[in-house]
Amino acid sequence: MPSTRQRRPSPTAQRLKASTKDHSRRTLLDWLTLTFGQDRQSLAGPVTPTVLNWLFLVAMSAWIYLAGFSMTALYLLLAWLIVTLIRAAYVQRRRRDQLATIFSTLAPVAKLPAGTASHPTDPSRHIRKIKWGARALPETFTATLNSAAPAATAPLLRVGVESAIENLPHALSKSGGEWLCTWDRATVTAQAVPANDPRLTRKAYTRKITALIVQIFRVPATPAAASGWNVTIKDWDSAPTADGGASEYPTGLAVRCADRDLSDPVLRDQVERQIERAIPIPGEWLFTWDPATSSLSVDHADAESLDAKRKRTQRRLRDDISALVPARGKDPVVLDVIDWVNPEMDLPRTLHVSFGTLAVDDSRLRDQIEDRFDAAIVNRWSTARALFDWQHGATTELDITLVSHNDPKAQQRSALTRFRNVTNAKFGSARNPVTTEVLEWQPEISASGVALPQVARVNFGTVDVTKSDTKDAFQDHWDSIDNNMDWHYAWDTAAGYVEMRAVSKLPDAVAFPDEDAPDRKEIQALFRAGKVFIGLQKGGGWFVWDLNKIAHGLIGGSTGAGKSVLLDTILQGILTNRDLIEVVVCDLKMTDFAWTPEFPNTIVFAGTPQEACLAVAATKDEMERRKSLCNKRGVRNLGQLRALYARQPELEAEDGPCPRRRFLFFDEIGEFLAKSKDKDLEELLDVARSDLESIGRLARAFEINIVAAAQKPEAQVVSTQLKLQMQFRVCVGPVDEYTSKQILESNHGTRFPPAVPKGRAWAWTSASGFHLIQVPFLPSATEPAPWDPSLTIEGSRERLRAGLEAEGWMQIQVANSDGGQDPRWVRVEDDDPQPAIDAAQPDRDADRLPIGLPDNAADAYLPVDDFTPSEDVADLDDRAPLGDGPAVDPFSSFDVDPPWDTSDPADITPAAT
Ligand SMILES: Nc1ncnc2c1ncn2[C@@H]1O[C@H](COP(=O)(O)OP(=O)(O)OP(=O)(O)O)[C@@H](O)[C@H]1O
Repeated sequence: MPSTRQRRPSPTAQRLKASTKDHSRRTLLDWLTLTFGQDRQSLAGPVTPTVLNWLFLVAMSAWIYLAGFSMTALYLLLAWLIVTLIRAAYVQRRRRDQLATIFSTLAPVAKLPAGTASHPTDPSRHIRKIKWGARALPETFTATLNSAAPAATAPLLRVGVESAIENLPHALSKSGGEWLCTWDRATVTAQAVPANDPRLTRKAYTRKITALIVQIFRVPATPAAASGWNVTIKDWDSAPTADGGASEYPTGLAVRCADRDLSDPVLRDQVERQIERAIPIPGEWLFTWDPATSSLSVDHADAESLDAKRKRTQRRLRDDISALVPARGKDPVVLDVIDWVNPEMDLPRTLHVSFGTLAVDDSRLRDQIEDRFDAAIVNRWSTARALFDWQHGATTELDITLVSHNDPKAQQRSALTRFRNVTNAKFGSARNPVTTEVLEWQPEISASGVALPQVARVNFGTVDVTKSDTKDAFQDHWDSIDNNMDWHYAWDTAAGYVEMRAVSKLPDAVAFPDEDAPDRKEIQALFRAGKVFIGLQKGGGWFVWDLNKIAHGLIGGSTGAGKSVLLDTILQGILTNRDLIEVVVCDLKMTDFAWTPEFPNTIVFAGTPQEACLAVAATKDEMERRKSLCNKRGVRNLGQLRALYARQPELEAEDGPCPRRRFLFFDEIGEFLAKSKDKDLEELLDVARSDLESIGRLARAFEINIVAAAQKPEAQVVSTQLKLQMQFRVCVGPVDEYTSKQILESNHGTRFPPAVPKGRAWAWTSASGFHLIQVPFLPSATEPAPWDPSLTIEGSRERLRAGLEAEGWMQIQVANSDGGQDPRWVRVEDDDPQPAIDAAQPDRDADRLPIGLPDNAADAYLPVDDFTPSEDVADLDDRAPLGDGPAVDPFSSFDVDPPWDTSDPADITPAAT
C-alpha cells in the first residue's frame, strides 16, 4: 500500500498559522488582563468593569451551583464572553496605541531608545505604572528618562519633557483637565487632573518662575551648564479673589545658581526687579543673596513689615541716586544701606554708593548730586539731612550719612547749598559757573540759627572780578549773610577768586585807646613811622594812612557825623610827636581847633583867611627851603637827608637840625578857598590856591602834608588839581550822591547801611581802595562817651597835657588878644621859657611866629633820636588784618566792651547779655 506522504505547509501558511496563534494568545491575554484586572475606570464610585465582571462570574457560579446548569446560564455566559472579548480586543488595542503614542512622544526628549525595525523597543519597559481611564486614555503614567536626557540632570530643563507630556491626550482632556508632572530625579510621573485642580495654579506659577529664572540668568540649555541650577517653590499661600474664591501664590523661592557669580549688584538689581514685575504677589518679595553658595532665597513678606519697608527704601534711594548721574560709562550706580538708624525704623543711617569708573569728579556735578539727593531725603523724611563723603580713586565711592536737620554738619551743608545757589545765580551762568566752598566753619550755630562759614572761598571762573562794581556787588551780597559779623575779603583778581574770613563786626562805637593801652602804643609807633591810624575797618584790621606813600588827605562829610573827631585823632598823633612833627592849623571858624596853639609843635594857628594865606605861603617857602637843602646835600628827600645827617653829624651841625614833618591842617578848606569879594584877600587867596597846588604836587619828598576838611569840597572851590593830589579821602557819615562824588569820586558816601552810627565813614586811598571804617571817639576835651555816659573818655587836650608834664614841660598862661589868658607850655629847664606861639599874637609877629623852623627849635623839641622806624613798626599796617588767626577785636583792650566774647577768638556769636 503506497504510503501517502503528508505535504509540509508553505512558509506563508506557517507564518499565518503562527500569527493566528499569536493573535489568539494576545486576544486571550488581552481579554484576561482587561476583564479581570485592568478595566478599572470607575463607573460609579469603586465600581469598575473589572469588579462587575468578577461579580457576574461569582453570581453565575452561585446560580449554576444552586439551580444547576441551564441553557439560560450558558447563553448568558456566552453573551458575557462575547461582549468582554470584543471589548478587550478593542480597548487593549487602543491602549497599546496610546502607549505607543506616549512613548514616541517622550522618546526624543527623554532620549529613550527607539529599538530597531525588527526589534522595536517595548514602550511598556519605559512607560510604566499606567493607569487607564475612560476611552482607553491614560490617567497616570511614569516614565524614567535616559540619563543622557537634559531633563534627567538639569531640573530647569524639565520643561521640554513636561511640554511633550502636556501634548498627550488623557482621560480628562474632554473635561478640560491637564497633565501634572511630578519628578523624582530622572523619573517623571504624569497625572491627569481635572481643570479645577488647585495644583494647576502651582504648576503655572512653577513653570513661569522657572522660565523667568532661565531667562533672566540666561541659563544655558545644555545639561552640563544647567545641571547646577534649580528653582524650588518653598511654600504657597492663598489670597481671596474678587469673585469670592481664593487663588494661590508662592511665598518663597529657592534658586540654586550653579556657580554663577551673584556678587554683581547690577545682576542682583535686575533679577529682583524682574522677579517682582513677573511674579506679583500680595505683599513684598525679599531677596537674600548668598554669593558663597551661589543661591538666592526669595521670600514673601507683609508689605507693611519692617523688612519690606527697608527694601523699598533702599530701592527708592538707589533709584534716586541713579537718576542723578548722567548715564555715561558702563558702570552702574550701586547704593547699599549699610545700617539703619534703629532696629525699628526704615530710616537709613549710613549708605554707600559706588559709582565705579563713572566720571563724577566734576565738583559741579557732585554738588548737584548732593543737593538733589539731599532734597529727595528731605522729601521723604522732613527732619533728616544727608552728609556726603566722597572718595575719588580708581573708582568713585561715596559714603552718605543721614543726620538730624539740627545737626551742625547738616546745617553747614544746607547753608553751603544756599550760599552756592545764590552766589551762582547772581554771579555765575550755565557756561561759567561760580563755585563756592567753605574751607572752615564756625564752631557754633549763629544767633539766627544757621551755620556760618569761618573761611569761605568763591571762585569766579572766567567772570571778570577786576571791576570794582562786581567786587562791591559780591561783597554786598555776602555781607547780607548775617548781621552779627563782618567779612574780611581777600581778592585774588588775577586768579579770579575771593576768600572770605568771618571777623568781628565793626563796632558801632569805640573809644580811642587810653594812653597806656597797647593799642595806643601801637598807634603811636605807627605814627612815628609816618602812618596815621584812622579807624577800625570793616573786615578786620585798622585803616592806616601811609604818609610815605600818600601825602595829602581830604576829609568830608555831613555836619555832625564825626569829622572833627576824626581830625582830633589825627591831631592827637601830630601833637604827641613834637620831636618829629610840626603843624600849621588853619581854623577859620576858630571853634573846633582853637585849643591847638597851646601845644608846642603847633607852629602856626591861623584864624583868619589872611593868616591862613600867610601860613600857606610860609609853608610853600618852607618847602622850597627843604628842597634846596636836599639839593645842596645831593639827596632826593628828607628821609635821605636825615640818614645822611645821621652818618655825618657835622653836616647837620652846619645846616641846622633836619626839618620836621609838617602838617598843613585846614578845617573847612572850602570856606577858606571860596572866592572872596575882598579884592586884596582874593589876590592873596589866588596865591594861596596856587601855593597849595604846588605843595600838593611837590611836598611829599619834603614831608609836608595837607590835611583838609570840608563838608562839600566842590570842584569850583577846591580845585581838581589840588584834589587830585589828595589821594587819601574820607567821607564821614552818609551824604548825597553829588557830595559823595565831590569827596570820594564815587557813590560810596551813599552806601551806608541803615542807622549809621557816629564816626562811621568810607575811607579810601588809591593804594588800598574803599573801606568802611569806624573812627574811634576822641573828644578834644574829656567828656562822657556819647553812647554810654557812664564811660568817661579822656580828651586829647588832657592827654597831651599829661604827656607834656611827664616830659618836664610846664604850663604857663599868656595873655590873648581878647584880654584873657591862654595856656602855653615851656620846658622847665629853659632859662628863658618861650612859648612856641604867642597867644596874644598868634601870627602877626613874624619874628615870633615860627613859620619855618624857630631858632630855638633844637632846644624846644626833644632830640630826633628814634625817627627811623623799626622794621616792625614799618610793617604794622601791612600785617594781614587777620591772617590765619581768629576774628580778633582789634581794640580788645579798649574800654568799650565789644558785643562778643573776645576771649574766644573764634566765637563771633553775640554773648548773652
Ligand atoms: N567816632 C565817634 N564815635 C562816637 N561818637 C562820635 C564820633 N564822632 C562824633 N561823634 C559824636 O558826634 C558829635 C559830632 O561830632 P563832630 O563834631 O566830630 O561832627 P562834625 O562832622 O565835625 O560836625 P561839624 O561839621 O558840625 O563840626 C560828637 O560830639 C560826638 O557826640
